[in-house]
Amino acid sequence: MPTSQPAAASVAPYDAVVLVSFGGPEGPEEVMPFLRRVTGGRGIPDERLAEVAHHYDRFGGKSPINDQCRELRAALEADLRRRGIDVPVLWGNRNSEPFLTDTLRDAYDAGARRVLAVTTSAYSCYSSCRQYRENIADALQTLQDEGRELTVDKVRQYATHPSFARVNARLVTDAVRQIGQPDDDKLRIVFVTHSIPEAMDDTSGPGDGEGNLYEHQHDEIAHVILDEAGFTLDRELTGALVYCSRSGPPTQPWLEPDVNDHLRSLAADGITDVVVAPIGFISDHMEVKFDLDVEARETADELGLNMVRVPTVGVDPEFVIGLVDLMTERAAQARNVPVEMVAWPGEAMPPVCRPGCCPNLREARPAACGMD
Ligand SMILES: CC1=C(CCC(=O)O)c2cc3nc(cc4[nH]c(cc5[nH]c(cc1n2)c(C)c5CCC(=O)O)c(CCC(=O)O)c4C)C(CCC(=O)O)=C3C
Ligand SMILES: [Fe+2]
Repeated sequence: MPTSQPAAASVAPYDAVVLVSFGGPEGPEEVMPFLRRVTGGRGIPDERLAEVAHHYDRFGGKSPINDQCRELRAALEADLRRRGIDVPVLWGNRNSEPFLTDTLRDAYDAGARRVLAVTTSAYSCYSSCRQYRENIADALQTLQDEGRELTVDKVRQYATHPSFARVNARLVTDAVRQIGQPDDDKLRIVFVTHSIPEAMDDTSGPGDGEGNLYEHQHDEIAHVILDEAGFTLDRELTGALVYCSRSGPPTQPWLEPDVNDHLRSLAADGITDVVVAPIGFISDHMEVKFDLDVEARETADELGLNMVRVPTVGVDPEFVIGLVDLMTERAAQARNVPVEMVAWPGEAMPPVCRPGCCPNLREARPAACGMD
């Protein structure tokens, strides 16, 4: 268990916490407006939009993501209360109601002036970090124009907080036990994350010119999961990182291989059993429910591969405790109280993003919670 720090059982100076997420439709009539909002001006072909709309239609036009945010919000609140921290825990989205701007307006009207944000995105790249910081900056600008002045800080990206890899390792361990294939040579672990344009991966990271931090963080987590699950089970586990949910024009290179292509090559190599672990996501939303539970499972069935899909961290208490530890850590930093930033695997991401990190390659826009 990550150590929760009773001495730091406070989120002062913050007077509210906000969970910031992607959003999703909750009924058939919300699907197209949602998709237009998501892709606004980003050159996603119409055929791709129609195809994605169909993914949602299969689930009655409702994405599970908002209910999962409601659950996570409640779980964060429960752990804060357990620690005796009586701060309001709010929730706001980028692409669907409740919109972040409205959430922060309500927070202001209820008296909040300094708010601490945590997003539903663990890794570092434009889509998973800076774009949320732009959303926060947009919301703060709108509210400032209305005469409502508030500030927002953010907990650091948490792919490298130990609770995240540890919970994922436990979930993979359980899935390997469940699949019951004792021959290490017949079994593969398939780690899956959201594909992004190669250019976005190349520029992901703290802006020191290194880049490829998105892929690197996933690689490191996949590696420690194999190591830890293998140690727990006393087995030689093998796996690879692959991608789902590619969009954008076919001419634009995105991270590969696609999960379905990977399953085909595993089957061709004589693999019979696959444990599919969506380490790129924190809840079983549409990219998991459709791309893995429908599409990848169909591929596995066609190939005669036995597949177990690992759950995402969701509201696993150890994960929730980790996020609340990150809140008290960020609050201590805001109070100038020294605090150890535990990290595994790799390094702790900075709580205040560095200039030029994970840049917006289309247009420079204001972003909150950073130096630029
Ligand atoms: C890195 C990353 C995450 C993980 C970090 C995070 O969690 O933020 C993520 C999450 C999600 N992506 C989601 C949905 C979509 N993403 C799209 C499009 C895109 N994603 C991208 C990247 C990511 N996306 C990119 C580079 C694009 C193309 C350009 C653009 O448009 O920015 C599109 C457009 C249509 C299409 O798929 O082509 C949709 C509908 C949902 C909601 C699921 C639900 O409803 O349950 C979630 C959680
Ligand atoms: Fe996406």
